[in-house]
Amino acid sequence: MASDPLLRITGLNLSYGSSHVLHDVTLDVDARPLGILGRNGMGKTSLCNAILGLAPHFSGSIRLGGIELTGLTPERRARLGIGYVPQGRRIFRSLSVEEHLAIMAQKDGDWNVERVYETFPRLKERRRNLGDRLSGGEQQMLAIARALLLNPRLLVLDEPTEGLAPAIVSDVVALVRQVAREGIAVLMVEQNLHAALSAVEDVAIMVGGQIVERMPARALAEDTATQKRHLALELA
Ligand SMILES: Nc1ncnc2c1ncn2[C@@H]1O[C@H](COP(=O)(O)OP(=O)(O)OP(=O)(O)O)[C@@H](O)[C@H]1O
Repeated sequence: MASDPLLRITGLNLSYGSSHVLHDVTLDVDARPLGILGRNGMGKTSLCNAILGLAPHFSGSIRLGGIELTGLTPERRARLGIGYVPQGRRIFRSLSVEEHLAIMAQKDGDWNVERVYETFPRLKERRRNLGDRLSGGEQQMLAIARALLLNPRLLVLDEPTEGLAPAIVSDVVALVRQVAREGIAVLMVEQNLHAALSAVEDVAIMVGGQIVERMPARALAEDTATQKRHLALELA
């Protein structure tokens, strides 16, 4: 019998009070990095929140490596192997780079502070700088590094290229690809179509809280009709 994918979401429904936001979402994430695309307000962050345990869902199942996550706290889910890079980065203004990293550093695993500094030399140079003294790109690298220090099995990134200069967007894309090559499953929410198509292998499109299409990133790159219909944007 084929084994379960690392992340399996089945029949997920989520609401905020009387507002029903996710409708029967079913999605697998495994070795092929997956991008979630969609216009504003379509439910992408809500999907991340459901996976992370930051929003209660009222029906459906989310399993990681066969373990049901429903009812588990965000901390427990993190310990089971979900790393999270939140939208807006959420760096602490008054903590230094090294303090951010020290909070997350684990005793074991491939990712430790030394490796973070090798991978992100800029963070090493800026290690004594406080969060609010970092550029947007440096904050994003720190947010990703912080998540990697958990040595996750699954990395969830919510719009990691938002507001970044094109050169830094390329760095983020390269890093996501590297992470995926190392065997960490990737679920990346994006509004930047170019970045998503460069970073991931498969894409799922969300409209009105539902997954309406799933296809290889390469296929979407050539499918301008789908881009226009669901994303209202085109490749330049
Ligand atoms: N805490 C909340 N309480 C009530 N409604 C919410 C809450 N968070 C999100 N929503 C609503 O749920 C819907 C989906 O929002 P969500 O943030 O998940 O979409 P999104 O695709 O991530 O959009 P964006 O790209 O703007 O972040 C929207 O209509 C939004 O207004």
